[in-house]
Amino acid sequence: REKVEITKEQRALMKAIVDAYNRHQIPQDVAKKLLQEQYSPEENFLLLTEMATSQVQVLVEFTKNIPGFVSLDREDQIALLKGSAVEAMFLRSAQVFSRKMPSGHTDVLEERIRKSGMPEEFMTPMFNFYKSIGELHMVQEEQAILTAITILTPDRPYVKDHQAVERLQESMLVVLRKLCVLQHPQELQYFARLLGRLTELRTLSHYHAEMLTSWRMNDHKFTPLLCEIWDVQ
Ligand SMILES: CC(C)NC(=O)n1c(-c2ccccc2)cc2c1CN(S(=O)(=O)c1cccs1)CC2
Repeated sequence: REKVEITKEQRALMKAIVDAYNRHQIPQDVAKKLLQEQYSPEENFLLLTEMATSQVQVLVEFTKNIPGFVSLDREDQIALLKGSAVEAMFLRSAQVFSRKMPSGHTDVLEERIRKSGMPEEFMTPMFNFYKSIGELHMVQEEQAILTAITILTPDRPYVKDHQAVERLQESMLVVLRKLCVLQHPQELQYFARLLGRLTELRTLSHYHAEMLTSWRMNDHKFTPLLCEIWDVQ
């Protein structure tokens, strides 16, 4: 098989992204709240709203530290953030959900999410996605770079300079592919499986758009930041 070597520049790119990813974590206290005493569906919903809002703030900070991002056209930066926010939220959720937690915590977490007023038909695809991400046992470098690749998707609505975004995404795809070969030498198609999850993410974000309309029906309130990034209300 080919001898895979990560160049100095690629290592620097990877380090910048992983450092940014680790620096911007969701406050643990918020995640812990979901595991504490019994909650009502309304309170579960509020907690998810709080977690999702905090994750959007974290996402913006992480994105600003992706090498090359702030040199993109200002409006394209906004278009990329808005276009990837839901996918990044689902990816982050899957990573949080599949994190090693004390026994029983994952079940409590699942219980709380299931009892948060979300329409039943979206639960299955969402939890299937969490489990399919968990089965990959991604190392944090892979998680960070996969999140950056999701954000730097050239074909989001309203992106003008496709080429510039494609160039940035391309350099991350090359690093991710090498990382996968080095981290999972036994699994030939590991890189392909990772990218396959990005396709699943797009499907989930369509579900999410529908979820939003049904939530609004039963008068669920979101924060101004979520409304802005999701283009609702
Ligand atoms: C880690 C954060 C980003 N995850 C999160 O907020 N979750 C989680 C989740 C998954 C695993 C562990 C911990 C939490 C499940 C769901 C959400 C948010 N969404 S939402 O943004 O549509 C929403 C917001 C308000 C009402 S509904 C609904 C589904």
